[in-house]
Amino acid sequence: MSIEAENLSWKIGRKTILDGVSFAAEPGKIVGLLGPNGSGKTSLLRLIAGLKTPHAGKVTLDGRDIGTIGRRAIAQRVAFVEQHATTNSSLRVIDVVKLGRFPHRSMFSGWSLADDEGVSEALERSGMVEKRNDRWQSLSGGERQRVHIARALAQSPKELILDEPTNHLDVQHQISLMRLVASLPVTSVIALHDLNHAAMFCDSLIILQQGRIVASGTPEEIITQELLRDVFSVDARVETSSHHGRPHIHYLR
Ligand SMILES: Nc1ncnc2c1ncn2[C@@H]1O[C@H](COP(=O)(O)OP(=O)(O)OP(=O)(O)O)[C@@H](O)[C@H]1O
Repeated sequence: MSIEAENLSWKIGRKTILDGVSFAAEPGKIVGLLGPNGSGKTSLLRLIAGLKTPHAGKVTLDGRDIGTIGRRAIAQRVAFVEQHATTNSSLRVIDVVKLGRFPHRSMFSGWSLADDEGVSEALERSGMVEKRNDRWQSLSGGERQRVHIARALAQSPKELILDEPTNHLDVQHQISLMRLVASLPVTSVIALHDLNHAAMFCDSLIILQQGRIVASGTPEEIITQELLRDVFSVDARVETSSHHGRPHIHYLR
């Protein structure tokens, strides 16, 4: 398995945020992490990115405990786009994306052709080529989000972890981001609020509620009227889309 979480528990003070969470992300697949506000999605992503240490259980990358892997070695393979990521506001777009190459460079190596290619490809894929020389502070929320995605792509990750990456994006860019992630030869774990997008693009889904996994499986197995009512407190009907063959949710008024 690319990323595996085994019986993770995590607390803040005396409050249990995650409780006995286990899942496995297969190489090259997209795992969607769903759940209501405050259910623990961001906390779980931070644990699997190695930014926090669980109080119980462990995270492994290709079978190796992430706690035994150095920060630089983690950064060479895991890219994490956080929900409220920010950066130095005077940087230009291209400089932010170049930061993604940092884990791959040593003190002695100069900027290489491979670094340039990585940055150009990341700008291209995220649709930010034309804004490459713009200042960070002049960008819209959605453009900033895309620059962070570009920076993550420039990192050439094996695992891509995204916390609500479509949040600030218009619908065109939401779909193109999900298509982009689906086209990458990487393992992705993505927290999402749009359940239809999750059903359309993810290979498997994990549903968190109050820090526990309450359902996991393929979108077809997971997205049911009962789950939408019990976990998300919405009345909805689920059909198989005749367009893409995945479950499609009709929310009721
Ligand atoms: N620094 C903190 N101190 C106390 N409680 C916290 C802290 N950070 C997070 N929590 C709590 O942990 C729980 C899980 O939060 P988390 O951000 O992981 O949820 P989430 O599913 O990502 O939510 P959202 O969908 O709103 O982004 C919430 O109840 C939150 O209040």
